[in-house]
Amino acid sequence: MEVETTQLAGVMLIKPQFFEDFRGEYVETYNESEYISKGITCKFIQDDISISTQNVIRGIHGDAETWKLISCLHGKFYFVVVNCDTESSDFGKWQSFTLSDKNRWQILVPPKHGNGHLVISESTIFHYKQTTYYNPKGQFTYTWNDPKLNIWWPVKNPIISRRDEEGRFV
Ligand SMILES: Cc1cn([C@H]2C[C@H](O)[C@@H](COP(=O)(O)OP(=O)(O)O[C@H]3O[C@H](C)C(=O)[C@H](O)[C@H]3O)O2)c(=O)[nH]c1=O
Repeated sequence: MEVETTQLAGVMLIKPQFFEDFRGEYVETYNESEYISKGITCKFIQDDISISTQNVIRGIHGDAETWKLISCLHGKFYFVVVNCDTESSDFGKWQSFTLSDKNRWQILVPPKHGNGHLVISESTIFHYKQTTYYNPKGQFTYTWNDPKLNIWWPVKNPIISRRDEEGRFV
């Protein structure tokens, strides 16, 4: 597997090795010792999936403590990470990635960063590992089309939750 830095400090792009043969495909999605050897030393304690249909955006969500390791188990989504650390000179800086069940890319998202994804395929299974247990009160929500963040999305009228509709602007 390859681990690459990104334009955002602490955010890593992981490209797992996958194997194809006449039966299909095989990929290790997480292997603690290998990830530690590549500098990803977070202790993951909860795994989650969300399943969404085309044109759904979930996010932008985050909190002050959690590291997340994001994967696409099925389909394809446009994934955005935003620095939401109000004390950072990079506050508001964002980067997008396209994750799919073809490229098998993963993104490591540090605390104080928000993440959101738009479903490109007919449906997608979004998977992540996280280093804390679910604490809804600790989470922040920024609106996907916040004019100050000025994130580019390949959609004009996404399907979003009430929580995301009511998310705050910067
Ligand atoms: C996050 C979470 C949610 N839930 C329950 C609570 C709600 O009844 C339901 C949907 O939750 P929510 O609307 O917050 O789900 P998403 O909009 O997909 O947001 C979540 O998934 C995105 C990708 C994030 O990265 C966020 O951190 C996380 O908030 O699942 C749980 O039971 N456990 C959990 O860990």
